[in-house]
Amino acid sequence: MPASPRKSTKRALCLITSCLPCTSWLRGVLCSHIQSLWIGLMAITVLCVAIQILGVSWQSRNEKNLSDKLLNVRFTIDFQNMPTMEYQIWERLRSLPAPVIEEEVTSLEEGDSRQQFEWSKTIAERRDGREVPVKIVTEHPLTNNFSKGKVPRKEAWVKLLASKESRSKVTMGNDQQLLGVPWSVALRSEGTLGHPANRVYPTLPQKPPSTPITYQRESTKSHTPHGTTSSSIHSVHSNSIDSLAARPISAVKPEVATSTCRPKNHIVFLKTHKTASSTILNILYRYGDSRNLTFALPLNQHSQLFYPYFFASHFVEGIRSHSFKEFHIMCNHMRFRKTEVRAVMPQDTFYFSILRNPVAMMESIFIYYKSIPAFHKAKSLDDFLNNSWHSYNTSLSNNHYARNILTFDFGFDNIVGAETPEELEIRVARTIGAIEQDFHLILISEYFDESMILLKHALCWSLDDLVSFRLNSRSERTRHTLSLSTADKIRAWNNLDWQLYLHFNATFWRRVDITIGREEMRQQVFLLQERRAQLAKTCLRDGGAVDPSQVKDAGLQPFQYGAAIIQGYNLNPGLDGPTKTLCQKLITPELQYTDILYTKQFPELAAKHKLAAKLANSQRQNGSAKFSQNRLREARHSRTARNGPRHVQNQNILLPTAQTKHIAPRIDRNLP
Ligand SMILES: Nc1ncnc2c1ncn2[C@@H]1O[C@H](COP(=O)(O)OS(=O)(=O)O)[C@@H](OP(=O)(O)O)[C@H]1O
Repeated sequence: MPASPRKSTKRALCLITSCLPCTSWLRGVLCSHIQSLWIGLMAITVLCVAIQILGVSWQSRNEKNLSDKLLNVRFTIDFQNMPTMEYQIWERLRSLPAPVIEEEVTSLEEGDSRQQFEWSKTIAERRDGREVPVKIVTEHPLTNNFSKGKVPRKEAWVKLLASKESRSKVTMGNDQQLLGVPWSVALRSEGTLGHPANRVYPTLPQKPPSTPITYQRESTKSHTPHGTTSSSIHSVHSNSIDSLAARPISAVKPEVATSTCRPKNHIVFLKTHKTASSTILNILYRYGDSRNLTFALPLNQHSQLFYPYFFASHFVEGIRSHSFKEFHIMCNHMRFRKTEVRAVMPQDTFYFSILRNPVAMMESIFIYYKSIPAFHKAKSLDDFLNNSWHSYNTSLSNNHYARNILTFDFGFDNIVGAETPEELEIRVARTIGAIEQDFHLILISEYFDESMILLKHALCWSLDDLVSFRLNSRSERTRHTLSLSTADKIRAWNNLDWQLYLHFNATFWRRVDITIGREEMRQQVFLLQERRAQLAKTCLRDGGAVDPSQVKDAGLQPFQYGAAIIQGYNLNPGLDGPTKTLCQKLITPELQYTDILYTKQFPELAAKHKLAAKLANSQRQNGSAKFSQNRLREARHSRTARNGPRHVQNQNILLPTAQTKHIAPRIDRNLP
């Protein structure tokens, strides 16, 4: 039988101790107390294990308490210190799901000359806590629908695109909604554009337009006009997709992180044409004026930064003389060129601009720029779109106003030649990609008030900073009704601009959702409108804009041009000092305000220009008097005398003055 373990241990211990050269008493002690030693050892082991277990559980409880405390501390601070708005943004950002984007481009009827592409995109988005797949299907407006060889390409553009509706369709579950612009809704219900009731700029659309599609199919390597190289078309595409979600989030991060944001004072506003840009200019002027910020104003007291030439840093007054340490705001008309603008403005400058629906825009442009070669002979906009566009000559000066003016203002080529629809898609995608890279925010004229709220948040300004009266608006008498088919033709003619508009209309609403949310937007728009109504009551004698013939103060007369009647305002009598100053600034037209700021920034130069203008004026008067006398003398002998004074009058209109605006030939002669 084998010995028990305790006995064998005892034997082993006795054996070990007997081997040691130690004393017999140790041996005796160990051998006689081996049992109690064994029990003691066991007890110590159990005790150690118990202590260890206790220690571990104590530690984990402590950690839990600590993390709970930390969490509580964070949220306590958030709740206490974060203003409601920022907190809501913070909450929104925290609850944002990462968008899942699947793209799918299916070519239908490939190989056929009537190629069509179904562009579809599925975005899984969280709506009211649920994942709802949103399928966007756009019939691509640049679809090639030419019958082979039958229609000349240029003509086909208008025919094809006029017959197509470049609107996106969004499917949300079972709901189908026609997207696009508010105009399209107005067009559908009323059939015309001209009536004011159709010109509704809804305070908030029921559902925002979704992402328009500007996707690529293959890779090419090329350079954008801004000098950025796009190694593949896909990179342009992904850039624009990324920016839908990522960019606005990154834009609001600093505000969220600090819980209080710092107002931005370094600003570039690309002033596009006929987009409500004069109203925004007035906002920027008042903001900078009241804080003594410096403006990058046009050289030699011009009203524009030598538009339509590409912007160059030396177009700015004071840049060569180093009169200022830095410029804060640049906002006059220019043709954008990133590198040159960056050479003038500080690195942390905020870039933004505004777009308008090309349909409404062209109706406005046609009236305002009626004298440009493209429109000169056209009896109406319809006449131009049906007939005169055949003879549209891109090389004649000022004709750029007639087509894709937004694309032109952003610094890109506005001419559409014999490109295939695929080539045009690439162009549009590159343009969008470059704009998204260069600009932090693109506003939409049709949603002017919402735009102001987005701007307020982006710049961290107050509501009062963004209040304005509508400037540079036409009298109803010079607005024209457009038919549905005319609107379609305009979209087709301005196809590049139309694509920009679709894209940035969608990103605008996505940004609203990400940063502010619809409800908050509704509330803030309401406050803005309320404030504007209060100010109108205080400041305006007639409650609103009046025709220029009714404007009493000659200094507040808006600049008149083309066939448009541009309205102005009268101030209420008896306003006290500061109120009068504020009211006056709110209604000061662009040219006058630019002069005021120029005089403030460059008093000596302004005095010199004034003197020079006076001299030129008197010389001109003398000259024209002499000229008239000579003509009169000639008239006595000739039947052509009638043409004399008229000719002189026309010349006067075209002569360069500080008050001139929008016309290139006058600028040509003054190019620095
Ligand atoms: N607040 C607001 N909301 C909506 N629309 C507005 C606003 N302010 C100006 N406008 C309209 O913008 C048109 C003038 O645009 P611009 O000032 O950019 O013109 S310009 O290029 O500087 O000449 C001009 O459009 P039309 O009237 O159709 O010509 C203005 O009525």
